[in-house]
Amino acid sequence: MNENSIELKHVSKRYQSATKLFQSKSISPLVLKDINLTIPTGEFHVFLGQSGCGKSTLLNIIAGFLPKTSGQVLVNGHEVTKPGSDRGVVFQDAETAIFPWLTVQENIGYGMKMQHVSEKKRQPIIHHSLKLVGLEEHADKYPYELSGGMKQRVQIARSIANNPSILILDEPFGALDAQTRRIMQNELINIWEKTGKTILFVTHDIQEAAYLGQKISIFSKSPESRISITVSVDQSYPRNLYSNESEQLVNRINDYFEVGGPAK
Ligand SMILES: Nc1ncnc2c1ncn2[C@@H]1O[C@H](COP(=O)(O)OP(=O)(O)OP(=O)(O)O)[C@@H](O)[C@H]1O
Repeated sequence: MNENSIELKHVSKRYQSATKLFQSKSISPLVLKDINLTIPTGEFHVFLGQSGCGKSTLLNIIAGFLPKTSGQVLVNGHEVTKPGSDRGVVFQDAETAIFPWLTVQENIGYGMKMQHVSEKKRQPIIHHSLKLVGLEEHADKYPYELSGGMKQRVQIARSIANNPSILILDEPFGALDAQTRRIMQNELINIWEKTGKTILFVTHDIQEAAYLGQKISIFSKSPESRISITVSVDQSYPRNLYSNESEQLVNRINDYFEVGGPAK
């Protein structure tokens, strides 16, 4: 297996805006400009940046939902041209991502069912995924009976059930209250430690990035966003955000987050 999970080489993205389609000479600006990054297999990598800088755009390109304008995206050594079962995606809005007419376990097994995996083979995988996210007691409930955090757990379990090597999460805990958010962050760390999957996690919250990331790539402001710096975090889990080490880390991130780098 390729020891680099993801390689981004000179990746740029420009959207064609609807109004500009009719004005032949005007081109909309690049959203992402010349993104270069290598993410080894098994890394917990956080993308951090202000609203609108292009974090979701980059995740969607890696997931295969969006085409890039130029550059190369390799996943496990293969060029990305479309979505694939090697990449599981968890969206911010669980309401629209899970099916309201299916129970928790039916939602989790849905991908496998579509792949014609037999009921007998699906069951132990569903059970394992339910256990990983702590939803064993809620297998037969419908989404309307679940809290926001539980719905996000269903999304995570559904992704894991398809056994991707990469888990892509786009601000998955953004809509949760602070306490549930911390519980979910700890659970995600647990899942990552148990499964060894590569995790790509988008957030605009510096504390969340400092709590989770082994590496944190910080985007510059839009348009033409680049990755200003990738910070390595050499701290074990669970982290204490009130330690001197964490405070220094947050200050360092802040310099890049606010103004693109420390004052000269
Ligand atoms: N389909 C689209 N067509 C045109 N422009 C788009 C499209 N999707 C996103 N954009 C623009 O691309 C830029 C980056 O958007 P993106 O959603 O990737 O940012 P983000 O960093 O994920 O933001 P947020 O944190 O607010 O979700 C924004 O200026 C946005 O308006």
